[in-house]
Amino acid sequence: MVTTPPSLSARGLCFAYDGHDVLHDVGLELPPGTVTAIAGPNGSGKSTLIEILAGVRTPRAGRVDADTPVALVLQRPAAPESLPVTVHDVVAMGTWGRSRRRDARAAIAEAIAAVDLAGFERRPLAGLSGGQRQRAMLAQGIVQDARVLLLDEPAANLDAASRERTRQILADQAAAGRAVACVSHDEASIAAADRVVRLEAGRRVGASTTF
Ligand SMILES: Nc1ncnc2c1ncn2[C@@H]1O[C@H](COP(=O)(O)OP(=O)(O)OP(=O)(O)O)[C@@H](O)[C@H]1O
Repeated sequence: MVTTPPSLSARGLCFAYDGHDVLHDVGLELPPGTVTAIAGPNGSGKSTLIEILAGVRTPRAGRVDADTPVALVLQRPAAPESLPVTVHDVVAMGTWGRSRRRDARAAIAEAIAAVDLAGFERRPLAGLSGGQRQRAMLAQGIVQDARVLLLDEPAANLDAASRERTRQILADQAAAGRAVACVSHDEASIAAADRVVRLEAGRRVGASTTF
């Protein structure tokens, strides 16, 4: 049997804020074509773990290996609220650095369509619903040339239909061959995932604590 190598693997991750340990020897693998839910109680270290996997934070010990660039879906655009940043603007940011503008244009349109925001391109983010805003940020991740997609799902403010739509979009991204990992707070999202990484007090718990 041929086993596909993971798109990203992490081993022995430890992290501390101000000398206070919050992650202890955490390992995981994100295989291509799968959605992994990162689950656990408040404060168990889910966001910190995602940020380490994305390269935003450096672990005190351990390592992350990825065979591809990694896209981190932010919850808000990194721009002042006072600027009228549009759906097109935030998605286009995900193509910065690409040399071929025509490819970038097509990719932007495709990513916007993938999150059901075709027709909303010129809308400022401030004029969208919470669910639409989250999907615009998701499109910024989708448009990136990255085979790993990481998300820190907002805890509360989305209704069940919006969360369900996000789950479908993530499943579509996995079906297209990406490795997706999403911090998930609700049982429906956790149940729908292909794999679950569960944290408690900064440690992996459950059947397998490595993969
Ligand atoms: N910037 C920070 N400075 C100091 N401590 C922090 C910081 N961010 C998080 N922590 C602490 O690290 C621990 C893990 O936090 P983290 O946000 O990773 O957990 P989480 O599982 O994502 O929580 P939640 O579900 O509430 O979002 C918590 O004890 C938290 O208080």
